[in-house]
Amino acid sequence: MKVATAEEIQELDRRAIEEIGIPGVVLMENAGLHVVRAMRDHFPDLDKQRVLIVCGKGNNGGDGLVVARHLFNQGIDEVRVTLLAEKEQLKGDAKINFDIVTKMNIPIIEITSNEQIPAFRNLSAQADILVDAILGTGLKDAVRGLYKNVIESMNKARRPIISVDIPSGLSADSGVVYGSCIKADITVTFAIPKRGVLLYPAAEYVGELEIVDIGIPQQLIEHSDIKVHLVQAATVKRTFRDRPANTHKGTYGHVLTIAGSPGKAGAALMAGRSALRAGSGLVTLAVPENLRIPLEIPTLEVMTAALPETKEGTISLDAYDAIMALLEDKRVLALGPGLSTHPSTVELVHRLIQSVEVPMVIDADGINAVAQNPGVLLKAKAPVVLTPHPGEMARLVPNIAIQTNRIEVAQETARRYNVFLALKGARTVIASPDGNVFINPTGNPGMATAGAGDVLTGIIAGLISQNIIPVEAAKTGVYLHGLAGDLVAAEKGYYGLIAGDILEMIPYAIKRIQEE
Ligand SMILES: NC(=O)C1=CN([C@@H]2O[C@H](COP(=O)(O)OP(=O)(O)OC[C@H]3O[C@@H](n4cnc5c(N)ncnc54)[C@H](O)[C@@H]3O)[C@@H](O)[C@H]2O)[C@@H](O)CC1
Ligand SMILES: [K+]
Repeated sequence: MKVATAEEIQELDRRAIEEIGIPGVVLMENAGLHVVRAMRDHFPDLDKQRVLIVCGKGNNGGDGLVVARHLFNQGIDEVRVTLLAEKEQLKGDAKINFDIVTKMNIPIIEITSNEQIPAFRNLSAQADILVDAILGTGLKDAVRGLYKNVIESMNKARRPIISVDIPSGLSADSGVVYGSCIKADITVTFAIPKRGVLLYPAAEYVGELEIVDIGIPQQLIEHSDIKVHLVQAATVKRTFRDRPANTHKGTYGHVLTIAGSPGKAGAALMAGRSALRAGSGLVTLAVPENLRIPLEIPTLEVMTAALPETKEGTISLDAYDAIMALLEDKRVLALGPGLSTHPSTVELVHRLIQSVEVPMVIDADGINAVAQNPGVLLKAKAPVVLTPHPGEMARLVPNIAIQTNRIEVAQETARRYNVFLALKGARTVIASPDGNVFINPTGNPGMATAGAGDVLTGIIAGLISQNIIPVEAAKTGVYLHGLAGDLVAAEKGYYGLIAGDILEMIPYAIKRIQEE
């Protein structure tokens, strides 16, 4: 599913109206009706509730007037409608709906000055449900003055708030919240989600998100040049087809994982095991010589190989030939967990990137090595998937604010270095060199725990070993990893969740996806 900016959704609305000929009032009617339907779903005793609908002067307010009209029509007479403007300021479809509402003798209370705020607070206090139809995708700036006071009064009223399209005050374009913003319990967003309702910290204001079809033709959406998408269960499911009976471990590929240094054997182990849990047929874990024997016992199903090491016990540049030989029958290389940034190890990473001919998943110290000379990525012979967390991303592209520009930064970096990239964090974004970006909906704050990244590296490598193309492996891997974390959290909560739990939950998460 595509994810829009304000400008992109406005363009879709415009084309639906002008090119396809669907009148704007029809779209507005559908929008309002869906909000009413969502209210009925969430509040079974809606008929007995007192509803306050707060309308702004744009089309978002117009949607609110449609809601008012239908609630009245359905016999709910405890409905109050406020308009944060003088009626003369309304135009277009909002004006049409204002006129209809007026002719239906539904009273509208104009709130146009701060002196009316106490009266507005009373109205909020007397209501059971608040409908926020103040501002939608037309928001231009941080809200101030009357709008700010109204928004804050609504938040303080401690009543359930249902936001029309987006919580008022939230920018459709990014996860940044500039000023006051409605803290919604439910948001009914139209046609496709806007970036702001998915990205944090703004997403915190959205509550439960419903995406509803208001009649914008699918072909317009599909053929638009919107490059940002939401990863959905249905697409992920296609990765996990039923396995034919007549297959063997070789069918599902062999992963080579190069990882570990003294003190970081666990990272290597988890990256190796999670590739198997994601369905890879075989995994060989290549570690510095000193870790080989200690890892032999806990690795169980994972095979190990010892590599020449530096004086400090990290994998040394001398390991290059051995690694190239090990790669002969492998489908993918996972490189980086717990490697260290020893200069010799860093040099090895650079050399491998330039010579390996199977796809590479590079994480953690692998990324830190790349960050010392990102241009090396342009010399890669095979596809590269990078999985940085924001700190690693900042090393890769210094002097850019990462967290406030997650989509743009991931998109630009993937293009510039011709790599696939999963920028981790709440709502991981996956970017492909062709400019497409995917936002992942799964995962939870319990996953901010040591080793969770190593598990993701293993999952993505495990998927690539099954001949899944890198972009799909990155999308599916991130989704699966987050879902496994969500399943653990459902049982154990966020606090004590550890990476090993995520790893062991992978099979159940795959099963859940298949059964979806
Ligand atoms: N035909 C369409 O374009 C459709 C639009 N729809 C609704 O219309 C919304 C977009 O409508 P509009 O483009 O009219 O925009 P909005 O209704 O979001 O608001 C625009 C109005 O608010 C004012 N404004 C902007 N920023 C402000 C701020 N910080 N403080 C105070 N006032 C501010 C603007 O000057 C303008 O008058 C969507 O979110 C959706 O709810 C739906 O009805 C579906 C069809
Ligand atoms: K709104």
